[in-house]
Amino acid sequence: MTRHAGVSEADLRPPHAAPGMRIGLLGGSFNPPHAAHRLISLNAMKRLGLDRVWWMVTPGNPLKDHRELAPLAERIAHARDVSRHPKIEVTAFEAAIGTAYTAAALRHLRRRMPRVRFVWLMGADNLAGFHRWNEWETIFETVPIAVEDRPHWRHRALASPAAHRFARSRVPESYAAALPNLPTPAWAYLSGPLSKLSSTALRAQRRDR
Ligand SMILES: Nc1ncnc2c1ncn2[C@@H]1O[C@H](COP(=O)(O)OP(=O)(O)OP(=O)(O)O)[C@@H](O)[C@H]1O
Ligand SMILES: O=C(O)c1ccc[n+]([C@@H]2O[C@H](COP(=O)([O-])O)[C@@H](O)[C@H]2O)c1
Repeated sequence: MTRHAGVSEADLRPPHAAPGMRIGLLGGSFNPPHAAHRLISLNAMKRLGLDRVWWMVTPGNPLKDHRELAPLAERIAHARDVSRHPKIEVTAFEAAIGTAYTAAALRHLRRRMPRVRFVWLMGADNLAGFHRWNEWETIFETVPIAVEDRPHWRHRALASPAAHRFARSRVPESYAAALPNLPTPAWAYLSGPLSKLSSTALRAQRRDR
């Protein structure tokens, strides 16, 4: 029995990955998941030459209010419905390691799977506020990062403290395919395809119904 009702033991373990695989990690609240999550995953898969993308459904973003957060089991099931792709795997292993911090999750994966090439994926809104994340500089030093464009966020993301701090480690997007193999820190900003979808807007629509 876990603290998260209805979440299976399998969902609380990272998926299998063979040594040498290139795996994109899309952490998210997925509250609810939507087609832009799938779109940016497929874009990263293509541009970075990834073997898989794991959707890491967080037990709760440490910087967000959790009052409207749907139960973990519900977000996992919904993420599976929306992802619909043989190379996208949904996991909630963070709930089992006792912290919702990304730096801790990445350490856990690196320890368990030292020969897998992980890349952290996130939308431009998250780069804009990245300097507020726990151990954010360590995250840059731990895995390469691909930032996906998001409507209205490009400027704020590229002018952010994190983008400035790691300006010299930015790789032109034409080299994105090399990103999973590069020594850290290394990051790229991937432009397009753009989607205006957001979980906040979907929750608001649901309330208005
Ligand atoms: N439309 C989008 N374009 C680019 N990236 C996105 C988009 N929607 C979500 N993402 C990225 O996907 C990851 C998971 O996002 P999340 O589950 O928080 O969805 P969200 O729509 O951003 O939610 P919310 O509106 O509640 O903040 C984050 O890195 C986020 O930046
Ligand atoms: O580690 C942190 O301090 C931290 C702060 C904010 C967000 N995160 C993670 O970033 C991912 C994206 O969160 P979200 O809510 O924007 O989907 C998700 O995996 C969060 O747990 C992590």
